[in-house]
Amino acid sequence: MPLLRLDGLTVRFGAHTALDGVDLDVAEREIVSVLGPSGSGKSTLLRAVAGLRPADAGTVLLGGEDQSAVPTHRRGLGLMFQDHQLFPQRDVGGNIAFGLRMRGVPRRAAQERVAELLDLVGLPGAAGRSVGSLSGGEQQRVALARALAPRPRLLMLDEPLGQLDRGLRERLVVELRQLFRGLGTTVLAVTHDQGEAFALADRVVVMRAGRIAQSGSPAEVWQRPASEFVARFLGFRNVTGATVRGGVAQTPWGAVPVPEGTPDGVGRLLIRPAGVSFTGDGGGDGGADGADAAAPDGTRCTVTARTFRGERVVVLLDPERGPQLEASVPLRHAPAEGERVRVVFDPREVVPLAGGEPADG
Ligand SMILES: Nc1ncnc2c1ncn2[C@@H]1O[C@H](COP(=O)(O)OP(=O)(O)OP(=O)(O)O)[C@@H](O)[C@H]1O
Repeated sequence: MPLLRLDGLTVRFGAHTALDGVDLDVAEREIVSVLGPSGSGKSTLLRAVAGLRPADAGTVLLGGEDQSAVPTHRRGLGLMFQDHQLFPQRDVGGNIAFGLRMRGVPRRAAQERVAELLDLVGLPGAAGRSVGSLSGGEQQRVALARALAPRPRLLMLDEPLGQLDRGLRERLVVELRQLFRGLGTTVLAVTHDQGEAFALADRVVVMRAGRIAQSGSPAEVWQRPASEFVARFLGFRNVTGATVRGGVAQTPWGAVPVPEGTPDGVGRLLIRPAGVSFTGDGGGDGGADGADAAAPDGTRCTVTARTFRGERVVVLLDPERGPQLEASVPLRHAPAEGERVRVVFDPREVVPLAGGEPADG
């Protein structure tokens, strides 16, 4: 039995349906990140699970029990929401102990739990400090300790690292994952930041207009976006219409080999940037050397921009036919701006997309 089950969960605001029949299971100890564009219903999902927003239809089950008549504070949840700030007039220990004291935990036991949690979040001995003396990152840790203190069966995070700078977020997200894994905490987290969602989660849920567009492991979703919407939401640009026949797709960029088993027909195709690679000199007449012979349809392009992403470079290309292309290549293989190149496509990085969606860009 899943710890959390949403069954047809629907929430409306007047005529607007913010959550539209969402079905979702979260297993015990699973870490699930919910991603999606602004307004897709992520926060509404958390609020409905927490009981802060009643459902108009459908059910929230926790441990198999319908929660519709259970108030928020009886659901056994840990909430770390942006609008649940720390109490500035209480010290760190007072903040973390708050929920424990509310539940009638004796002072002594609460103090011990506070000390344990401060160790856990990397702030040993900070119980007596005032909240105002903490950095943003330290405050987030205290908020996390407060949410974890009553040993919630489900921890819900809304933009947990939202206010922090990128470097700190990247470090903290790794720590968070290790912490949750170690504790065996079940987590449902909402974040705007893709990197954060993918680094944190066992499973990523992408939302679109109140519905789940795709749910899968980070690797699955990243490597095999299910639809054009998900592909574009993840930032992929090489999406095109294509006609597949016999393992080759005709596209505006020329012939593109597709993965084995791709059915013939007309559809949409994603070429992941790692599947666009360079072959020889785009200015020459081509076809002479071995690489060219293996890829007679290499598309000629001009390099228009390069963006450094650590050890890789994202290269923007202006092909002689078709829309702009994006390639991701190791730093040492990156051509210079203005250089003429020819590109070939790796079928392993080509993803047929579910049809039925308009091309929006
Ligand atoms: N209290 C409310 N009253 C009316 N409409 C609301 C209310 N709360 C949310 N909505 C609407 O419901 C939809 C979903 O909102 P929600 O806050 O869940 O989206 P989100 O995915 O969390 O967005 P963001 O990433 O911007 O926080 C939006 O269109 C929003 O305008």
